[in-house]
Amino acid sequence: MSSEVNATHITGDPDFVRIVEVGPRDGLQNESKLLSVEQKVHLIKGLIDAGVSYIEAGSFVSPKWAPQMASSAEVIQQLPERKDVVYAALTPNLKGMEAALQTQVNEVAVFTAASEAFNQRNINCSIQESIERFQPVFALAQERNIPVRGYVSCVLGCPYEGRIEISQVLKTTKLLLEAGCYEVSLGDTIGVGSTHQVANLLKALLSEIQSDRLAVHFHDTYGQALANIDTALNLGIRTVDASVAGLGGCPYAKGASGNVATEDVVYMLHGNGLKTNIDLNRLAMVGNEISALLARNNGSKAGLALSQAQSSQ
Ligand SMILES: CC(C)(COP(=O)([O-])OP(=O)([O-])OC[C@H]1O[C@@H](n2cnc3c(N)ncnc32)[C@H](O)[C@@H]1OP(=O)([O-])[O-])[C@@H](O)C(=O)NCCC(=O)NCCSC(=O)C[C@@](C)(O)CC(=O)[O-]
Repeated sequence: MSSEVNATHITGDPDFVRIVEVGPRDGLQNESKLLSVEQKVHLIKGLIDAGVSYIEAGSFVSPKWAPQMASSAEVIQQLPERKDVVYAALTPNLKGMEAALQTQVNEVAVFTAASEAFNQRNINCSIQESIERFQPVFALAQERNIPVRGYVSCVLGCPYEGRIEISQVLKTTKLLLEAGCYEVSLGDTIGVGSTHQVANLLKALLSEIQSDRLAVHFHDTYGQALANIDTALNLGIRTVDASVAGLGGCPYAKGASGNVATEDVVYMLHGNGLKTNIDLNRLAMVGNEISALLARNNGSKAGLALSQAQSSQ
């Protein structure tokens, strides 16, 4: 199986950071208020207008397991056709992949965990079984020339097993890359990691895996996400997952709060001289709007500060 790196995210510019916007998927999947197809499409169009070019737009999982994602096919079909934007979706098995291929998704993602207990609760199978389930997904993806991204959850701790060995993260990440993922996103699903742990994990992984094949996916449960991202950037990682307004959490990880807010990440990156092609003011407006729609607090400090600054002008 081919494991070529997806050329779409290689810019060759070490100052460019690729943002994978997971708000419409990871963000919304945990919201109890169901949004309509139109509302989701509006959210995604707003993100595109703000310059976001990689959007995880939905998830082809069982609607019993993630009801908010049940409308993913309709949502993705109603998105504007854009050659400059990647629409991605989660596909946990062949059924999900077949459904995704009926839409205009141009990337898919498979997901497993470094924790057996979490994997059982999240996708109802062991880590090894999950890799086997992904085989037909990889086969179809290769046939259709669709890049496959991979996720490993619980890389810095598990809500059921506690501490997770680095060797387990390395093993699972390598399994995904060898199976056909062009990149693996390392998920601190419950946001428990801190900078030294992130550095230790990444140094171990980077001794065997190239930095352009890894991404980071931090939840901000303990307020560590930005510091952890900075640590990852300093070690050469250039793909960061984030969610507008800090939406999110995982329904199968009790207590997991939202993902790190995209606005906060972009503020930090631009402040540090790194580039994203994202218009922060426009992104902050999207964050405010979706927070109001969901009647939740905006989880982005940068988003709140920008809107306060604008309203006091
Ligand atoms: C994987 C399964 C389906 C296995 O679930 P299962 O029960 O083992 O599967 P099954 O094959 O026995 O099928 C059971 C039922 O689901 C249906 N089914 C089966 N597959 C599909 C599909 N693709 N799409 C739609 N329906 C499907 C299937 O047709 C059947 O329907 P029934 O006969 O009962 O009516 C289930 O466990 C599931 O959907 N889990 C998804 C849970 C989820 O969405 N979790 C959140 C995403 S992961 C995450 O957030 C973490 C991440 C990625 O962000 C990174 C991080 O933060 O760490």
